Amino acid sequence: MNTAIQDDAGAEQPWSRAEFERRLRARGEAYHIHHPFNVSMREGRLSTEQIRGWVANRFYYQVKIPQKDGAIIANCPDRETRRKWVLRILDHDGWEDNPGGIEAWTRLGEAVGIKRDLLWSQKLVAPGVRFAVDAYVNFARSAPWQEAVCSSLTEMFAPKIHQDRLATWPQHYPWIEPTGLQYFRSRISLAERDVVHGLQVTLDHFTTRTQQERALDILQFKLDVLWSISDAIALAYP
Ligand SMILES: O=C(O)c1cc(C(=O)O)c2c(n1)C(=O)C(=O)c1cc(C(=O)O)[nH]c1-2
Repeated sequence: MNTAIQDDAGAEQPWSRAEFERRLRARGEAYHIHHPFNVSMREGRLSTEQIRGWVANRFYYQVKIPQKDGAIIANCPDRETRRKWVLRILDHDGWEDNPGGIEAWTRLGEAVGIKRDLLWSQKLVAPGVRFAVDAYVNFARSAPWQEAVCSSLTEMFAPKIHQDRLATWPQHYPWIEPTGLQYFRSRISLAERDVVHGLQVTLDHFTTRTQQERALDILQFKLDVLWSISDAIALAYP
């Protein structure tokens, strides 16, 4: 006999807000922080070529994030949400004399020895990276905006990966100019701010058990996007 608590229609009861959030956070076990390529990076086992390959390929993710966030805004009729979400575009594109995250990533590129023109040409982007990042942007274009918001929640796990890089790169990769690491420093508080808002939308919107399970599937899709990016980079830079 099925002993799970069910409502009158036979559907299982929703998880409480706290339990739903706990289940979302538990998905961190599939975050790309655990990918073998990232473990090698953290432990100082990557070559100069591999670090350069990673920076050049991850650039494609950086440049596509504002388009992804623009797609969410385009699909969102709620002004209050748009007022907050638009900050994410400014974080990456910059505004007035703030050069923004894409420029900070370009400086990271220069710090590891990739010239600006080569980075921006995207010649070094592997097909699998392009495919995975484009899948994320296409999801944001075609899904209901609350689902696209939910897919950004891998950022719950991002502050730790940025902190790891700040803590381990200077020791393992002393040839990298330390000012190039500013992107990682800047993202910690921005990711924390993003997650407060993204979680609020997700916990408010996905309220039935079926919807909550859908949210977990969406988060898994995004975890798979990030994992696939690492797979493709690892394959291109053995
Ligand atoms: O370096 C990383 O491992 C990492 C991961 C993620 C993520 O978890 O999606 C983001 C970022 N960085 C990042 O810098 C960033 O701006 C960002 C935006 C988003 C998003 O989904 O909207 N994820 C991430």
